[in-house]
Amino acid sequence: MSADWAIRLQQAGVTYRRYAHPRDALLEWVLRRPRHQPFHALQGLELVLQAGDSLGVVGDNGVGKSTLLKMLAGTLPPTAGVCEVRGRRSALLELGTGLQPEFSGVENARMGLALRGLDHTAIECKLPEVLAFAELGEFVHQPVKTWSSGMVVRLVFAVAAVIEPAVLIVDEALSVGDQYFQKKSLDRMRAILGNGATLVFCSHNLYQIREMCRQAVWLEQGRVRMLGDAQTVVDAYQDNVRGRGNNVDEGRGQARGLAPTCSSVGASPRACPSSPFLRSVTLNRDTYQTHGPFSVSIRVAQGDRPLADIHVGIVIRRNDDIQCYGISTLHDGVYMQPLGDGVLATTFVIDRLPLLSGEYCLEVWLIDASGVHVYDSRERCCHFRVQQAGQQQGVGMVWLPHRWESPTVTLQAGEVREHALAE
Ligand SMILES: Nc1ncnc2c1ncn2[C@@H]1O[C@H](COP(=O)(O)OP(=O)(O)OP(=O)(O)O)[C@@H](O)[C@H]1O
Repeated sequence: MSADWAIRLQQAGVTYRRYAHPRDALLEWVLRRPRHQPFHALQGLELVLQAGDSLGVVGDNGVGKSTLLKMLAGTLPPTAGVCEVRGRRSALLELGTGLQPEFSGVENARMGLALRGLDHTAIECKLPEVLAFAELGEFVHQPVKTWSSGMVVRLVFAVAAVIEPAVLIVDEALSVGDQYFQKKSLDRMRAILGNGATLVFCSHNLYQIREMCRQAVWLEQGRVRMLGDAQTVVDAYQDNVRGRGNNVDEGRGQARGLAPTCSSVGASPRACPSSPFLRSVTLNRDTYQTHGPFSVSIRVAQGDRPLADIHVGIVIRRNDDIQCYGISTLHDGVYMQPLGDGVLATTFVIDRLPLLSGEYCLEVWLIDASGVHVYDSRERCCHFRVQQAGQQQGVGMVWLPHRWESPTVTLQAGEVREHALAE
C-alpha cells in the first residue's frame, strides 16, 4: 500500500441504536439497561484512497452513504474497525448541520471557520473570501433561520471550500442550490481537486459522479457492493437499477422541473416550448423512415455565458424508456453558431437514421464546458415515430451495420440442396 493515502478504512462500521419509542433512549440512560435494537448502517468497509484522488459514493436510499460521509468527516466515529483521514478535512454534509439558526451569516461563517481549526487572525483573513463566494449580499447580517435552504447551502459550501482542505467531503446538499451556485460550487470542487486535494462526493446525480470522480463506491445495505473506476461502477449501478425496473437519474436531475415537457403541455409533437435558456428544440417532421434523414434544430440563449461554455447534449429515447443514443457538442468538439440577438443555434443531423419501427422522443440538455453543470433541459419532448420498410431491415430497436460471410458457392440448377449440404 502506498504511503500517500488520504483515507483508509479497515473493517470500518457504524451501528446505530434504534429505539421503538423516543422515551426509550432516556429510560435506557436512567435505568442502565439496553432498550434499543442495534442497526448496522455500515459494515466491514475496506477502502484506501490516495491523496489527490476522488471518490464518488452511489447507492439507493438508506444504504449508508450519508453515514459513510459523516464517518469520514469525523462527525460520527466508527463503532467497529478503523477510519483514518489524513490532513485538514472540510465537509458539506446535511443542510444546515452545525449552523446556529439565531446567529447571522457572518457569525456562522466565523464559527464554521473556527470549527475547521482556523485561529482568530486566519478567520478574519478568510472571512471576506467566504462572503464573496457565498454572494448573499445584505442577508449575511440576518439570522440564518430567516434564510432559504439555497442561501444556507451557499454559506456552508463557501466556508467548506475556502479553507483549501486536504480532504473535501460533499454530500447531496449541493442539489438544493440554484443553477448558478451549483455550477460555481462544482467549478470550485474541480479547482480544489486540481490543487491536489482529495474529494469524496455523494450524489444521486450519476452524471456528476462520472464527471467529477475517478473512482466510485457502490454501497448496498451498508456494505461495499463494488469499488473501482467511476465509469465502471456507475454503469454497473445503473444496470442494476434498470434491471429492477426503476428510473435512475443519469444527470438531468438538476434541471428536472425547470420547464414543462412537450407532452405535459400538449404542445406540438415536433417542437418544445421555449424557456429562458433552451429557446427551441424542433424536429423537421413527426414521422421518419429507417435509413432516411433525421434532423433536430436547437436554439439557445447565450445569456452572459461565453460561447465556449455552452454545449448541447441530445438523447434519443424509445417509449419503453430505453436510451438509444446520447451525444453532445462537447463530446464531439463542436460549438454552436451565433445567429445574432444573443441566440445560438445548431442542427443535429443523422443522414441515415438506424432506428427501427417504434415511438421515440428526445431529451436535450444545455451543459457547460466541464460537462458537469446542466443549465437547462427538456425531457421526453419532441415525440416522433419511425417506420421501417419491412422485416428485411431487421427486428429490434436499431439497424446494425452487418454482413453475412460464407464461402462462395456456385450452384447449378437442380443441385441446390446437395451442393449446399456438401459444403
Ligand atoms: N441516527 C440514526 N439512528 C438510527 N438509524 C439511522 C440513523 N441515521 C441513519 N439511520 C439509518 O441508517 C441507514 C443509512 O442511513 P443513511 O442516511 O446513511 O443512508 P443514505 O444512503 O445516505 O440515504 P439517502 O440516499 O436517502 O440519503 C438508514 O436505514 C437510516 O434509516
